[in-house]
Amino acid sequence: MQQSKAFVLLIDSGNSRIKCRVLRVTVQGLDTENYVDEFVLNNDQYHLFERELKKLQRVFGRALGIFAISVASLSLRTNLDEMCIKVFNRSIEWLRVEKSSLYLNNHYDVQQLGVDRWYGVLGAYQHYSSMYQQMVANDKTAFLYISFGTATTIDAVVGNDYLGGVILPGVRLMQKSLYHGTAQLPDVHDLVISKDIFPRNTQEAIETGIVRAQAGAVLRQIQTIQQFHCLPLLYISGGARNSVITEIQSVFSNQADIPKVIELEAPVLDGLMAYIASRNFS
Ligand SMILES: Nc1ncnc2c1ncn2[C@@H]1O[C@H](COP(=O)(O)OP(=O)(O)OP(=O)(O)O)[C@@H](O)[C@H]1O
Ligand SMILES: CC(C)(CO)[C@@H](O)C(=O)NCCC(=O)O
Repeated sequence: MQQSKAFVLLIDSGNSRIKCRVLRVTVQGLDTENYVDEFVLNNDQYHLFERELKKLQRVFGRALGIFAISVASLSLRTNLDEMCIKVFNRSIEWLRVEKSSLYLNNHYDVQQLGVDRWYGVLGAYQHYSSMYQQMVANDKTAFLYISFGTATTIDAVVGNDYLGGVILPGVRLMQKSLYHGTAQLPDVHDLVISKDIFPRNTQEAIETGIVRAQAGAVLRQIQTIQQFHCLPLLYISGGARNSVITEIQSVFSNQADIPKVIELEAPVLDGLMAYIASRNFS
């Protein structure tokens, strides 16, 4: 008898975009080794979600579970839920921040922490744990999970403890706030670091200023972790990461100890995937 096709859908409903990942469910259970599809929609295109769901139904069969996190509006959440019920007759299970998960202890205020930060940290922690299993695991290992998204967040993990972190405006928010809050500054869209240490035109002054503000916040957190623990690994995600990574690395270029940078495309979905897999889904 042919096995009916089934899948699990993971959703990261962010400040600006909805990111989705599809995992196949086989007779062996949830296949987290090879996810079979990923797609992204801007929040203002959420109505296209229903079409995507119908496509998934045609290709992958039944939805056995739909798991999501959201930091977006309640109305967007309701809309996504209604579409899932309409297409699959199944509502979304909205996941929350927990006090501890997958051996990671959360020291932030659980009521306040953004659920995208928690699952992003968990995603980075999965990569970090699998790396340290092959090396010597000890409490003197640390990483920063840095997300250059709509907002920039820099979160610190030492050993198995998520200590907390900082929030600052993302690159685009910084560009827009200068444009809207002044009479003379233009709306800058690029992010190129000036070759001059002291830029001499407006465009470069803004772009370089923003890159250095973002990189400076990361450097400050690196310095603090290094002071109390060790040089952290850097797990970095988000659309604006490239220029900032270059700036961070340039600061360390003359030093013996350089933090290792690992880029993650979708750490929140990685965190969701690890969490769902740990629940022994079948
Ligand atoms: N190609 C690019 N070059 C430079 N900056 C970029 C690029 N693409 C996006 N950005 C910047 O990255 C930020 C958005 O990143 P990203 O698209 O990863 O966030 P997001 O997924 O929409 O965030 P959230 O999860 O908060 O919804 C904005 O500040 C934007 O200006
Ligand atoms: C910081 C953002 C906006 C990043 O997406 C989100 O995680 C959020 O709304 N957080 C709530 C506040 C907090 O994390 O303390």
